[in-house]
Amino acid sequence: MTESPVQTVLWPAPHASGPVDAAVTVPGSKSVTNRALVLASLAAEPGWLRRPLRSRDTLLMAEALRAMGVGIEEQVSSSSTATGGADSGEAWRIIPAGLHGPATVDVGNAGTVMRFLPPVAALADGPIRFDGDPRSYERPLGGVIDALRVLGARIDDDGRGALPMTVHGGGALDGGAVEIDASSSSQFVSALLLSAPRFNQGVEVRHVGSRLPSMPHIRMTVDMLRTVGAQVDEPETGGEPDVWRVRSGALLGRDLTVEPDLSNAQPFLAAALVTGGRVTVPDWPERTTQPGDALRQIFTEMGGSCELTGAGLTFTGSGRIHGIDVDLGEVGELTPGIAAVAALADSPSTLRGVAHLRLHETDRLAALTKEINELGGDVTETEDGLHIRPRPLHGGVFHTYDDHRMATAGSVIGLAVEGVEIENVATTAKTLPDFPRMWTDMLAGN
Ligand SMILES: O=C(O)C1=C[C@@H](OP(=O)(O)O)[C@@H](O)[C@H](O)C1
Ligand SMILES: C=C(OP(=O)(O)O)C(=O)O
Repeated sequence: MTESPVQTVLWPAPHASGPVDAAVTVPGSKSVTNRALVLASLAAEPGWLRRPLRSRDTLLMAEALRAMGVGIEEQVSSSSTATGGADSGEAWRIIPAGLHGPATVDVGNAGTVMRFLPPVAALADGPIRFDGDPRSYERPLGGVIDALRVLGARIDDDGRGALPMTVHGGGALDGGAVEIDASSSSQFVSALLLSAPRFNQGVEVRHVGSRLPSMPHIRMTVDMLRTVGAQVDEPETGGEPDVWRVRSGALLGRDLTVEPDLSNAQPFLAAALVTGGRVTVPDWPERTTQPGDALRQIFTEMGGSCELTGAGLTFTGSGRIHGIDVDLGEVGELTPGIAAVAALADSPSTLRGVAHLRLHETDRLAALTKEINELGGDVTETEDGLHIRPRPLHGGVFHTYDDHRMATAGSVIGLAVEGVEIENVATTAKTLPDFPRMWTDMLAGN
């Protein structure tokens, strides 16, 4: 187990003295970067990944793939000055190779690493040991472990269906049909689909649980598989409900540019909403599978307006913030940021469909309830979400529980409430290492 460093540092969340007015270039998507790394590593030829996110989750993914033998090289591309933006211009060249053990994978607290890599490890020859942060031992993984065993893999775990574990890769995997209950994480389905073109018989995954969260992330998996040449049948284009099939076949090496992380754009759009200001996020894609795109509708309903132009997405607050009643099951990772805005609204909110957030980076429903209430709020947990009744809030410490989205949510509240201090803002490094500088630059209008 890798112990997290003890962090008691408090970051005074900047209070906004007026409406924000800024353009904020948001680094690449975590979910796209980590899928692209896996697919490029399994391809039959080298590929490029431009504007990849460099954060704890993606560096852990790259390091793990390197440990299994994949070449991932830093390159400065010829487009470095053309595209502009702090993170632009640099690229990773990914050179697939035979996957080998023994190797050790540190998953940190990255759901994408702990779920997407065990199927890759099953294709390696030799043992691959998986370990991570203390929280990674508690996050659901049993669906992936059981499914891989059905598909032919040998895995040693301690019987809890969780980390730590060792995948004894046999150099190939049979694949075939498997049933899985992915109600605790869509990443179970994505994990099996991503590696399936390399299974001898491909895969047929049938979800048999009550509900399936985060469908846009499964669409992202299907979309990206098709981009690298995989043949996929899925429910949304006429396939059987809850069944995905991926055929065995070689994957192409592609040259892919990663979209900005729209979920990480959330706190900046929220800043426009909360201060009655305006924020533009350049390179907002016209078409995307990222769940963060739903913010255009959700934050508009909460009182702002938005416009997508060649300059990006411009979101403008009206000075009023309204409560919302919304099912966030498809876009669960947006919940902390929406809860923060809802706590500052002029009417109550109900956030539904997100019971599975109790097993995210932390128990997000408990953490949001406790932290907003300790600032004077009135939040109650429901069976599958939160009721938020806005109250006048006061300053205090906002604890973050090693959860990047708790840190950004607390910062949104800090814009409107003086004296909020964020515990361990460095936890934003999971997906957005530069958050504190980006936040102060936004407030300075840069
Ligand atoms: O596949 C992905 O990239 C993700 C899927 C979602 O996971 P869950 O389905 O576990 O919520 C999301 O919350 C996570 O941040 C990223
Ligand atoms: C749930 C999240 O991450 P993970 O990929 O670790 O599941 C998240 O980023 O909100």
